[in-house]
Amino acid sequence: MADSKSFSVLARAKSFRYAFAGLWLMLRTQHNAWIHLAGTLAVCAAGWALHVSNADWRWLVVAIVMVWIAEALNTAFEHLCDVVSPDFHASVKASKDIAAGAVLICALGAVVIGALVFVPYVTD
Ligand SMILES: Nc1ncnc2c1ncn2[C@@H]1O[C@H](COP(=O)(O)OP(=O)(O)OP(=O)(O)O)[C@@H](O)[C@H]1O
Repeated sequence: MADSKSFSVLARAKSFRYAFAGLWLMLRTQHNAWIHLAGTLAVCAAGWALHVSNADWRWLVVAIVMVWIAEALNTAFEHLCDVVSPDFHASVKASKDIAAGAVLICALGAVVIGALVFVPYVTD
């Protein structure tokens, strides 16, 4: 809740704990997150094995992070939708499907970035 409480290191530490708890919940419950984790580890291993340059690592980090952000927001959105409308609702379906589409866009973009980065290292 937004208010004008004074700054507290303890409160900030709690915020981090809540954020990590959210990520841990996503990792435990979302099968898509397992795929993202496998992809993340594979990309990092390939980047390390192929001695990818710092400039190219930047692109790989952007690709990895954008997919995780999309998945996290999609998961949060799904939870919210399930509270707002546990029963079938056409708008909930549209909302969930569009949010899932956002993850797909990021994942496809990440694949393109990965190809643009890795192909020259494999072919040259
Ligand atoms: N309350 C609801 N009302 C309408 N449609 C819903 C509702 N809940 C889910 N759906 C729709 O049902 C379909 C399947 O949803 P579900 O969340 O089970 O699949 P999913 O996207 O594969 O989920 P997950 O990523 O958790 O495996 C999707 O099209 C989703 O939009």
